[in-house]
Amino acid sequence: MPGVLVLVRHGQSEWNLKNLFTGWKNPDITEQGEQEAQKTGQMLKSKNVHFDEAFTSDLKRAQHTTDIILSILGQGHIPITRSQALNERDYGDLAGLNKDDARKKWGEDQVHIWRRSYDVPPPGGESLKDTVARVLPYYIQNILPKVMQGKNILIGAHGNSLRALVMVLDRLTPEQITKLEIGTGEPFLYKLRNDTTVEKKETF
Ligand SMILES: O=C(O)[C@H](O)COP(=O)(O)O
Repeated sequence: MPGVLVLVRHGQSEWNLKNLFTGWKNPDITEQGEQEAQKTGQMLKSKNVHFDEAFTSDLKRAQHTTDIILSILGQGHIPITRSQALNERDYGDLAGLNKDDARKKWGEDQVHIWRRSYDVPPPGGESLKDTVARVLPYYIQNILPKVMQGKNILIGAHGNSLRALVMVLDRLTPEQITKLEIGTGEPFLYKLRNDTTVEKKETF
């Protein structure tokens, strides 16, 4: 029987707090972000989830969040694999800019298209489609086989690298994915079938 797959977005980062496009930049989480991660850890504890392995990105905010969740669960000893493949969408030239200033400069609609559309990349950066193209092979090659072996897996990652994965797991269309927002520290718990499709998704 497949194990459970839990996806968690990192807690609030210093740049989320400052309302800056972040992408591959590497700020840590704030005190509020730590609390969000602790709360997620408590929720998973109440569900009695015992992880066998965790995966996270190359970026501090996702790694720190993953460490906090595992320590709340008393599972800090499990193997954690870090990969750039799970990094946030590369925001290119927008990284470091204030999101409201960007709206003033390029207009609400254009900024929304860069942030939420499926296939329009921000200048010099990755579209969600590009992000799917790196997240999905990594998931299929490195994570899915473990879930299929019955291992319970935690993925601590980012708003858009997780939107990429959720799009595939939930079979969302490019139109539907534009509406999906994932909050900081927000977890999703998936139970998969033997054919790798989703049997059940729990949100908290
Ligand atoms: O990289 C960022 O700026 C955020 O983590 C996610 O940004 P978004 O809400 O614009 O997708």
